[in-house]
Amino acid sequence: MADSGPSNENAGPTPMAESGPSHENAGLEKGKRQNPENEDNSPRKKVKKKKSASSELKTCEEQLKQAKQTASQVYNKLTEASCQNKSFIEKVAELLDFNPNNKIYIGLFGRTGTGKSSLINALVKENHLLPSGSLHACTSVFVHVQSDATSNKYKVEIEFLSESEWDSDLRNLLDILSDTKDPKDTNENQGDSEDDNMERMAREKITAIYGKDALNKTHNELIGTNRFPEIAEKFRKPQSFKTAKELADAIDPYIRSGDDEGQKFWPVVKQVTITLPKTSDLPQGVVLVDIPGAGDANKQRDEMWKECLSMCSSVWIVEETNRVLSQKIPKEIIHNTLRTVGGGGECHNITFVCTQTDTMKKLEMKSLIKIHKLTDEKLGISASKGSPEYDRQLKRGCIKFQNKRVKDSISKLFEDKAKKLLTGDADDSDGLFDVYTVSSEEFWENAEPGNPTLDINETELPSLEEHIKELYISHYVKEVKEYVSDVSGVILLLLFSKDVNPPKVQEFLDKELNRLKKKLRADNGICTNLNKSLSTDIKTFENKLTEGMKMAEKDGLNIATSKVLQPSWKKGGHYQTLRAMCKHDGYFRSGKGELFDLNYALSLPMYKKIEEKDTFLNTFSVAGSKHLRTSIKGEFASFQENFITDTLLEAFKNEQKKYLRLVYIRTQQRKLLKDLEKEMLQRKKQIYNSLSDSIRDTMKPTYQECSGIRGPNTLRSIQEKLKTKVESSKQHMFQLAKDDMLQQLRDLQEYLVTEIEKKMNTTLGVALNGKSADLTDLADLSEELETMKKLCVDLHLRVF
Ligand SMILES: Nc1nc2c(ncn2[C@@H]2O[C@H](COP(=O)(O)OP(=O)(O)OP(=O)(O)O)[C@@H](O)[C@H]2O)c(=O)[nH]1
Repeated sequence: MADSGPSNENAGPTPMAESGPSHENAGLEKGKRQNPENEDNSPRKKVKKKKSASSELKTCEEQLKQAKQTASQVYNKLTEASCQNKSFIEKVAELLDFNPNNKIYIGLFGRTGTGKSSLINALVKENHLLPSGSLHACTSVFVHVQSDATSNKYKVEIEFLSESEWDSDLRNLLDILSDTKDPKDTNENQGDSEDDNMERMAREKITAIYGKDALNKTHNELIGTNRFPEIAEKFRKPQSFKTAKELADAIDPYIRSGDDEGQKFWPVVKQVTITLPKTSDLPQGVVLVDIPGAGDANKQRDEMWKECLSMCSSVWIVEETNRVLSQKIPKEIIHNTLRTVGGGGECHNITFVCTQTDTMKKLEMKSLIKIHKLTDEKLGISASKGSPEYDRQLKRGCIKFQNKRVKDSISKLFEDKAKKLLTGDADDSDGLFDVYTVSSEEFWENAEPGNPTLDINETELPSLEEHIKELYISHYVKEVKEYVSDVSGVILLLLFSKDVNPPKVQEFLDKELNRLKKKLRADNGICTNLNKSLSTDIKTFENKLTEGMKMAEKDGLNIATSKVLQPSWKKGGHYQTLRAMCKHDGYFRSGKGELFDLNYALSLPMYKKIEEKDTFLNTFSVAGSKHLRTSIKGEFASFQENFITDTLLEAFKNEQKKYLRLVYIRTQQRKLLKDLEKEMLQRKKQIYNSLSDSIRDTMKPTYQECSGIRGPNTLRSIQEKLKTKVESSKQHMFQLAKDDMLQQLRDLQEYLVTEIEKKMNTTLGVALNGKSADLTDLADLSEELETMKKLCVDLHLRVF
């Protein structure tokens, strides 16, 4: 690695695993992983677990190796048998290529300049990888940073906007600029700072691609220069570099805006993906996503912002420490981010990262000491007054004291809300919310000779690295569990397909088949009950939506006016912003990162109603324990518990022919429920968004009309048109939104019940029909079965 960061060896006496947030923030370091299957989350256990994070990964890698080896042994035995059965061979062959390679995305959200790029550089220990720094420059495209354990090179791939996307973006930019030149503009149309921002951005984007002279050219003239295809062609293929610095220099114009000299291409870039070589500490599979802090009036990037939030397993909200304490954090932005995450579905963790902890001024220290009556002893100072060492220890003590306050303050403001969004239960959510107070600057100071103010652990970068590892391990373990369960299933299938059953066993199987089929569909059967329970949920949704709909008819427009159309905090007009919002179908992210979402604002009373008493969250909760019974996942768990019960298995433990078949049913049931859970999470996003999407569809023609309004009184004309449309459509618009959501819920209900019935009937048929396959001379597989049994027990998989 060209520019490796400080190692943990200078870390002093505290080992890394125990480092970072000390007892002060122990509450925030609670068990990081949620695993409803048999995990002890007691504090003592957590400390133990934390110490062995890396060794846990090693154990799990070893378990995967054993499972793969077992699959390979089975494959060999199967291909050596003289009577070969193609479908079995294919099933086993599929298992041989398995690699836990689903990516996990960690999204870094935050205003521009909070230190996201610097944080990523410190985390991957490459000081020059992502550009950070200059006053007017900022990261302007989505940057993905990942690693490849098989490569020695630094690689980069750039995804450009399509020609038509750039074409429509360019038209928008020229529209924005022509407004500023329009002599008919009245005072009312004088933009506020947000509108000024948009004009600046439009100018910047056009000159970046076409040069300074371009500002006076028409759309046709600009498109005629063919600049866009030429730029995209340059980076059409992925490129490799020997060092991070070389890569950083090559991609700088593609990711960073700014008014410094030189050609820039970022306006036509959608996403840059950087792949680090195997020397990187970033676990393969983890993708850190640097998300532009500012909106730039580009529809695709607005869409990507939303998509990215819902794709991330962990969302990091990045904010400067000073702003957190001075209450300058834009709560609206954070609430909007959390809302998008909550409806999103994939996110299992929200992490608040407070940056630049080192930037404490002397005056700040003085007032901190005075207000909180801090003594040298309290600040941990041992050096004698007046010495440089005293000053260092004083600053260090103050930073540590401040970090604790920041953590308390963030937890108070957001912890409960964040946890509720993810689980629907703030008391049952270990590992869902974390706060870190970091200093990237001091992290690099530790790499230099000298005496940094904070030691490496106090920069909290090592803890954050550990946090990434924990997220990764939790994800990895889940994939290995699925694999182990699949291998077990195939071995069981081979074993019981080998023999012809004696009549008595067959009699038992026939009975079991009937009994279990009934258990699925009888009056009190599992599918019937799931159907009933979902119908009750949908009825609750219907009642809530009806109430919400009435409230939206009454108040929706007022809310939308105060939040979007005419916010009281907007001093001047904001016609550019509103027009951009209309061009983006009612949704727009401003240059300051604020969201203008008219569709959501109009449907807010309906959202409030379905969120009342956490109705939506509880229904779709995937958390463990307490809420299991009230969620769809709870229904799944009860199905798993009550279908092939532990007692039944225990009773047939010594009757292999029966036992193996019953266990097989369990493995297939588990697989099915995992698949259904994934599908449910996907649909959760669509269902949650269905209200505002439906409003968007009704409003669309008016948005299109408004996006063309120009000249005097633009602001008022747009506002009036939108208000008139809402007034005239409200009778049916909210009803439609309600119907859309209910329809999607009913579709989900039908899908789940039908899939369970269909797939379980197939499984029961395979397991209990008693037919033997052509596998008579297949070698003994009892050793393989024992290995899988042990692995299932070690991984807390309740299969055998
Ligand atoms: N003192 C100090 N400065 C920092 C630290 N982290 C970042 N900075 C500075 O803060 C400024 C912004 O940092 P970036 O990493 O570019 O911030 P960003 O969030 O990526 O900003 P955008 O690229 O605009 O999205 C730069 O001048 C950094 O040098 C830190 O830990 N301490």
